[in-house]
Amino acid sequence: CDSCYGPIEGHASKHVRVVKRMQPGALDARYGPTRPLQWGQLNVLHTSDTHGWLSGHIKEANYGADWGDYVSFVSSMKSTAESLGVDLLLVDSGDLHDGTGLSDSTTPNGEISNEIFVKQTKYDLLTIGNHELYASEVAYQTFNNFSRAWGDKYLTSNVEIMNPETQEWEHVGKTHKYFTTKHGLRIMAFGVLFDFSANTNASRITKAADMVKQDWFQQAIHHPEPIDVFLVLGHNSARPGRQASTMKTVYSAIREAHPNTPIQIFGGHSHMRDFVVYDQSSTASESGRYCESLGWFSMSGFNSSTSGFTGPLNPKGVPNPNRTATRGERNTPPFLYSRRYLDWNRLTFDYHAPGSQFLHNSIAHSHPNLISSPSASNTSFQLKQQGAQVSSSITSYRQQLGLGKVYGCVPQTFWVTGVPFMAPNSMYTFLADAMAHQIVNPKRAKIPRVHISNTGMARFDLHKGPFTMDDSYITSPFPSLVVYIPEVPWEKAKGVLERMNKKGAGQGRRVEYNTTSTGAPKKVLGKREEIMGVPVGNGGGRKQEVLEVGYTTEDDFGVDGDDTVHEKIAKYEIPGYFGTTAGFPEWKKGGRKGRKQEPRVVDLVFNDFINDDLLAALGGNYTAEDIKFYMEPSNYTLRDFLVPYVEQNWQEGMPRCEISGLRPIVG
Ligand SMILES: O=c1ccn([C@@H]2O[C@H](COP(=O)(O)O)[C@@H](O)[C@H]2O)c(=O)[nH]1
Repeated sequence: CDSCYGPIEGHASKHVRVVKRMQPGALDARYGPTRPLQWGQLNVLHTSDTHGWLSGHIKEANYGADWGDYVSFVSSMKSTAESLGVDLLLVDSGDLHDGTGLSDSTTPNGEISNEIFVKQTKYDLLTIGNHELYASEVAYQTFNNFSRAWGDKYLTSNVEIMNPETQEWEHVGKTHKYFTTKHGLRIMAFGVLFDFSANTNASRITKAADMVKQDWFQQAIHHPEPIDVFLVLGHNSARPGRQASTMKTVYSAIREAHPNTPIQIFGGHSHMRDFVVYDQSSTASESGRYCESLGWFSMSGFNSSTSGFTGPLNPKGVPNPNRTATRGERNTPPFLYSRRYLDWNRLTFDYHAPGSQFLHNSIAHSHPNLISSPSASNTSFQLKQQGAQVSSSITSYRQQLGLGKVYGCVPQTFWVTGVPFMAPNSMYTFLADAMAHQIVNPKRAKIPRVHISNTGMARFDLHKGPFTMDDSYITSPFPSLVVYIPEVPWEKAKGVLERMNKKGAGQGRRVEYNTTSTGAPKKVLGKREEIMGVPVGNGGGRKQEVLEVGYTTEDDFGVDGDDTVHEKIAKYEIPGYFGTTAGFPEWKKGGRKGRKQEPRVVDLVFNDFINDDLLAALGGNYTAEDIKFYMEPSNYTLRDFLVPYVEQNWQEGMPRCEISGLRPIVG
């Protein structure tokens, strides 16, 4: 099969085996959690920044579960909540696009991944991310389809879109939602995006500081019916001061009107695991990225005289939240909290929701109707079946989209931040080389080039193993056009990269063009290799001797938030931009051997997401009019150079590339 990636005899993967659920070829985690979750009165499972990773991480054992495995887990957890007599809410903080082939190889992107996201997943509240707003077609898809599918659960308190039918600005979703949970908690919820400014001008974002003054917000916080807890979702960092977070602004506006009411914040955007104490009855969670992490939050302390909660103070037979959100204050409120960051794999899901996952079973994933377990109850069977159908549909979509097609073998893992910037195995060393080789217009090949790109164009590490169509999107998902300014004097061009990095990366902007335009772009809308990896079974309280690298989180509650214990992964700073020179004459005529010749002029080649930052650093009299399409055809994007590079340079080991499956200790 040349269009699939997985456990098929004769196929490139070394791991020839048959699994049910997860995606074919995906690996099982070697070890998992050892402590049950603490259940309170209000419990929340939280996702954020999924960016299309619904197939799971096929090359990484620790994050190998797919959306189907997750669906079964959530169903099982909802049943547990029901039997404990408490509430479990499922919330998402946005950014569903730009990260994998499943989300980005369709037109518009998200066409299939959104459908999978919506279909079986019982979210209670969701909000919008900046990646839903870079391109107008994605913004309209979010407005017309995603938002409508979720109805009043989709909260976009400060994000509007121009409704083409009414020619009026309209919120993409709802501004807020007041509701009562199954067990009587009266909740007022908001969804607030950070002050994002690189959005398509078919949309508009109200700064949080202005939003909190708007009538609807003031009316919502002064709602006539009782409010037991405020939930503030946001694609917006949980921690004040990080990544332009405006959560504190929203929190302060609510606190002013409600000095003691719990305010629970579920943030996103910074791609981190984090937990922040705002005050004695307000905390904020952030739950990572890319379907690597699933956040767990719980609290208790609601009683019948101060809230509408009808269930038990502490659910029985399970651990309960036991930490106060205090910094030594007296007269603390009655609220107790817990938080946990779960690794996204079936071992985790089955540990916390026993029987929800198919583990170590040998019936083909593609025949979910054959799946049964003699010991499984009917309910357990049904919930497994539900997820199995989702997993199967992901598998068939992947086949339709050709995402498993293998183009070559990645010889070693290339890291975005896992090794020093521009080290031999840095993602940017590889990308600079691939750009220099592939991004050449034959008609201008004799003119030396300077390639510059934003480091943010690369979204994820490129793991050793088969290089598939999916990996091409995972590495470079953005459809930014390759553009250039011809024949820039070398004296002007040579300092541009350094100046851009000194200034730091701006928010960038997706440029939208008339599809027929040629020449100057015209805007249409304004603007570890395996470490002795011995399988250790299901966690079960056993001390894990050999740790794999992964998340080691320190937050306001300390260092015990990670559900599965890991060795710390290296993380290095990277600048906003990287680049390389290409096509420079090797030797100066008549000069000393080994001395590079400085050209008189160069073609300055970059991508149109960074037009503004590049022009600013170039200075002089250059304007947008000087920017032309570099490649032919002119619609050549950053998605187009990797596959040919791999086909030409990475054929060693084909067709049986090896997968390491674990993150090596690096650095
Ligand atoms: O068209 C695009 C859009 C975005 N980027 C890069 O992505 C980051 C933002 O991603 P988050 O997940 O929201 O952090 C942005 O800063 C750009 O570096 C891009 O390159 N092209």
